[in-house]
Amino acid sequence: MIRVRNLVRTFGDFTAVKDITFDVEQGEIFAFLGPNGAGKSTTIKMLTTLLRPTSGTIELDGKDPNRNQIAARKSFGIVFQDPSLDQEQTAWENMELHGVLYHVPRKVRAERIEVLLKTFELWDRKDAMVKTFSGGMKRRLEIARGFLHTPKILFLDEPTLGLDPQSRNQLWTHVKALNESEKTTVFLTTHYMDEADRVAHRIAIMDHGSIVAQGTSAELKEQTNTESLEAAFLALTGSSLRDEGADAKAGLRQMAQMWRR
Ligand SMILES: Nc1ncnc2c1ncn2[C@@H]1O[C@H](COP(=O)(O)OP(=O)(O)OP(=O)(O)O)[C@@H](O)[C@H]1O
Repeated sequence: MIRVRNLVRTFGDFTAVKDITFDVEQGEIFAFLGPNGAGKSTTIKMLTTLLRPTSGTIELDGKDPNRNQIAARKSFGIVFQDPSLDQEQTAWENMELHGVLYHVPRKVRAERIEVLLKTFELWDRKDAMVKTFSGGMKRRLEIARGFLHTPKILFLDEPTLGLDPQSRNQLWTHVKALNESEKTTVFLTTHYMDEADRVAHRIAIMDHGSIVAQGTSAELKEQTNTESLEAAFLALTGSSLRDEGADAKAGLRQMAQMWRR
């Protein structure tokens, strides 16, 4: 479903993504892990037509996102780190607008909005303004919206950042249920190892622009002779604190990680 070969992206004389190659099969949940500045967001941006690769090839459901942007965009949905909901609209209105933008036929649209809002436990708040929602509810609504046009692939860039453990857990339960019922391929990034361990069928670990290992959680543990995915991750990427990309976002992540302990 996703086929990436020798993908490279440079910014000036800095190479953010260094010749990466991987495949994601249809219906798979694939997690992309890596320390701050590893190149995950740059990769996701190239996969989703937002950034042109310097070299290498990408296929999404057989389409090249660079040559055939419109066709490629139809095959995926995306939920980014930065919230993109209209706060002054209701949950239903946010869903409806997305459905219109993606040409989901009116009848299917209403049915699908209902199913998704129910699945993500937002149905009883469908007519409430988004600005009255908690952080967890907003994230659930964004992900429900990402599924609305029945994408073949859903990209989730750190969807659970800053959420409490209950909300994170609940969100993944819903994503997993939809992955199973609709066979949607899910490509996610996260800094929470426990999530990747629980949710992903396969994992790629990126560091300094390269994929340093990929496989199932069990394979990564075996390869590094460790007992947990977190230990495998540290063995593969080193445990020193990174200051690459050390900005407000990175600071927030570190706080989230500390709070998780
Ligand atoms: N537009 C840009 N111009 C110059 N350098 C950039 C640009 N975008 C990203 N980079 C650099 O490329 C590297 C990879 O960044 P990227 O955002 O892909 O990392 P990441 O793995 O997503 O990190 P994080 O976990 O912090 O989001 C970083 O060193 C970053 O500073």
